[in-house]
Amino acid sequence: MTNEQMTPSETEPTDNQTAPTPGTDGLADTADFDGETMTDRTLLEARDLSVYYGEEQALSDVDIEIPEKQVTAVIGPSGCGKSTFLRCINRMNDLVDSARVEGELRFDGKNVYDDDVDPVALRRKIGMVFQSPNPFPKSIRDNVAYGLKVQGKKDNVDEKVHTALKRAALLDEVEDQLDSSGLDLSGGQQQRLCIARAIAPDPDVILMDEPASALDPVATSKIEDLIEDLAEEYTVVIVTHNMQQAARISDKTAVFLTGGELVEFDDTNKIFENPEHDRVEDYITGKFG
Ligand SMILES: Nc1ncnc2c1ncn2[C@@H]1O[C@H](COP(=O)(O)OP(=O)(O)OP(=O)(O)O)[C@@H](O)[C@H]1O
Repeated sequence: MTNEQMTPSETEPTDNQTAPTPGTDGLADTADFDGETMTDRTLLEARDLSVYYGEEQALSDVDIEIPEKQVTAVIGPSGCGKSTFLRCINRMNDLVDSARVEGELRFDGKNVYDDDVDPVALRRKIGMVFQSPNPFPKSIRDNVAYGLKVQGKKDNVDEKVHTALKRAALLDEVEDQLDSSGLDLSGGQQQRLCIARAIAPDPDVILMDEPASALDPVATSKIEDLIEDLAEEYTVVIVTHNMQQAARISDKTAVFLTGGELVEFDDTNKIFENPEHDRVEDYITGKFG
């Protein structure tokens, strides 16, 4: 994650009843929508989203509506644009000089590419967990407290660290060693520490880019259980190469194929049992990819 500092921009509230109420960072305050039940309310929406790296097109006119508080898996062969799509959601592609985005990516109805959206504030609402566990060379406590510190949140830090570790199913294993280095943990524990770090600032969305691909089967299984639990509170979008994993843990599945085209998006059961497109069936049954 970037260490860029916040640069809040000014936004006038809109009088449109259906539009989100922007805060000073141009983003909605989604607290209004908090609730524990699974809904089909769209939280993330792409409209004609295309991404280019220089001359090369990595995503092609993607339209998708991702529901809140569910797990959406993004699958497809290597190079089809899965990570590019994920990185569009919290504007991580801004950090790639050659990347150019066209179309819209709406978070709670607001296009995150609007001029008044502060990408640093956006990334606090839309956290990210990467393929390889990447804890900072700091204590377990400081790793989890990192996002809070960057935000200048100094109240109840210990309580928030405990809560995040608990939500990440790591507290029981590290409660007595919060001052030891995050790097001393096992790979699976490090990844759960990174999830705790992403959760601590209380985001609405957690993006995961192959979060278990570097882990052994036992650690993978713990991460999968955790992801399903997280969807009770957060909207989770996960890129995975592992189709069994997508089938096990996701509610919805998006299948991207070569050329950055989103070919099919539906309930996970439908995608794996009765896909609409032959190309999706061929991919799922291992005929290519
Ligand atoms: N920083 C970059 N600069 C230039 N081209 C890039 C960059 N990142 C990705 N690409 C290109 O964009 C296309 C999509 O890449 P992306 O990493 O999004 O695919 P992917 O489906 O996630 O692949 P994989 O499954 O192998 O991780 C590929 O052709 C890739 O080479």
